Amino acid sequence: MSSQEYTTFIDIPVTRAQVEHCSYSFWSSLYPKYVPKSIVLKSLPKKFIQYLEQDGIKLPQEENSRSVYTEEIIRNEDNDYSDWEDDEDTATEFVQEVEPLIDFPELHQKLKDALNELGAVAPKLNWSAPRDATWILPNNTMKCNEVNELYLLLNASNYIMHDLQRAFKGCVDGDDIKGLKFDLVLRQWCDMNPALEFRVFVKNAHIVGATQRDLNYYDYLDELSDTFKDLIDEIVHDVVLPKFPDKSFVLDVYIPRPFNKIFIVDINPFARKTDSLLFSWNEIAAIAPPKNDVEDYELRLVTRHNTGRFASKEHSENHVPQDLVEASLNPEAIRELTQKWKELLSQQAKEESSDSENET
Ligand SMILES: Nc1ncnc2c1ncn2[C@@H]1O[C@H](COP(=O)(O)OP(=O)(O)OP(=O)(O)O)[C@@H](O)[C@H]1O
Ligand SMILES: [Mg+2]
Repeated sequence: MSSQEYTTFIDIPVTRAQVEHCSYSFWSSLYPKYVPKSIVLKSLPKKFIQYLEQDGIKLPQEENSRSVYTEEIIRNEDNDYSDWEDDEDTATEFVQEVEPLIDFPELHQKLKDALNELGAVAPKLNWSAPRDATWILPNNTMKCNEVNELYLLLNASNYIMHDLQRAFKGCVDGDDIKGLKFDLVLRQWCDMNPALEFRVFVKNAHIVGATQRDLNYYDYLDELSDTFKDLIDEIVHDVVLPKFPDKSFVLDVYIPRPFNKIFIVDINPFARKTDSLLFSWNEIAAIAPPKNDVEDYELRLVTRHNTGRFASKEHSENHVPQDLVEASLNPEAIRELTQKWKELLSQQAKEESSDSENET
């Protein structure tokens, strides 16, 4: 193989300070007019962090507030698993569970007050939103209408665990998180059209590329490209760069109809751990600065021809086959599924043995 067939891996160093500048409470305070109304609960208590980290959670049973998540279940044939509970082989390990009403009652009340003030919210910690855990809520989005939904969503998310345990992973000046304070951000819910969200790569104070954030094909985006680029140029050069402490970052924006305003959704580190979506990081790192300061860059969109590449659903690692979900709710279906599984295995074994006979 000739050396030309290799692509050099370009190092993109990132510092702790750069990551810290991308925490919501830091950057949003610089651009309050460009973000949705939000409440940031700072320096979360240790017990709350433990509550988010524990396997499974106990939702608070409050006397005077009703929630579908804590209503008493009336036993009937369909939900009576009493014979499962009696299973002698089940080892029950005693773990001291954290409980909101006992361990962090003040924060619990603050969360309820915030939800009363804002209505439904989209939550996130310092850096990450629980986008991978929407399966746990009935609406299959991050929309939290009540405090129990917040608890369930945050506890089920691996992205939230990343913030709690590996926030500075990959930083050139160390990845120690000792003493790090965590914030919970509650952003007032807005129904956003995912087609109109873009990710913009800014390198050394120049836009070097922008991409659709949702990787589906939308036929109306291409002809609006220049309108989007004008708004992106304006926000990067007139709003973000004059105040942001770093010259390289990845900006997420939202441009709702009628396309005369642009909002900031997030600012992310200019680092490989930020998803480069329709670009590759090597490509972004290799883009040369503009000549004579005349900036031109590509706003990359999904075209009809490349949709297949992105056809797999985001976070699909969290999804399980429908058959399995149904089976877990119904013993008869479990029997059927096991039977089918056995049939498949024996068929596969037969095929393999006839293949090996043919080979010999
Ligand atoms: N106020 C809001 N109301 C409803 N949805 C929102 C709101 N803010 C953000 N979202 C949705 O949540 C998504 C994720 O939010 P955000 O970009 O803050 O998460 P993130 O964890 O930083 O993502 P990434 O890991 O890609 O950087 C956005 O793409 C947007 O679709
Ligand atoms: Mg982000």
